[in-house]
Amino acid sequence: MAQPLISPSILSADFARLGEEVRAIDEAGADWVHVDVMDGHFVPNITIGPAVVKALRRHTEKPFDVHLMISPVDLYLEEFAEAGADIITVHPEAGPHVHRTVQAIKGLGKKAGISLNPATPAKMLDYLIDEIDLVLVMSVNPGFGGQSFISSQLRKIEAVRKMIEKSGRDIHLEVDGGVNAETARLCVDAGADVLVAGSATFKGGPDRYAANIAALKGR
Ligand SMILES: O=C(CO)[C@@H](O)[C@H](O)COP(=O)(O)O
Ligand SMILES: [Fe+2]
Repeated sequence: MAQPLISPSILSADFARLGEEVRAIDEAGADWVHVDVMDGHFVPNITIGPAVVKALRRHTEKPFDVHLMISPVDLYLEEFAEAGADIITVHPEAGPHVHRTVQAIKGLGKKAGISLNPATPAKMLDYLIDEIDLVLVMSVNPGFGGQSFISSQLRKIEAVRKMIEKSGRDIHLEVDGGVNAETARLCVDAGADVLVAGSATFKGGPDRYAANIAALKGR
């Protein structure tokens, strides 16, 4: 299979040693660093904010792939951009004017992503595809790491891949939730080029990170 980029979700890292964990996944071959930001309102979990993103920035030069699961979201875009986010991904359900949110991210000089919940149709992208840099297909309901992959999302990955090809634009297709070596292959076959993996990257501790990332890449 084509080799996907791997974006480990630091939600599964040891939060007491986050800087070291980010350096470890960088050295183990991670392509991006996936940062899950949750507010206890848009999703039923609370994680980290821009101060932590800023503190982690000096630990790696790999792109920070920041997944915002917060509502309202527009108020916080600038802070995440200044903290060192490279890609900022939002959920259309997080605000009334998602097109404006995408414009705001682009205006901050960052790449803009749209995340589709399991029940959100690919059609949601119709009037956004010409503006965005990334589509994130959620293969679990957002809020927690360690959930099982929802296989109906493979059809959505295929549909989004077709939309991207039709657009003629350079857009990443990322999958997030329940990705392991087995589901990774299904996602790539369906058209994904970036895989988020929390549990599957961090399982077994630092000595395993390189092998875990290699397995996700299909090596
Ligand atoms: O955005 C989310 C969950 O809302 C994810 O990024 C998870 O953190 C992925 O964790 P695993 O399913 O890979 O353990
Ligand atoms: Fe995520």
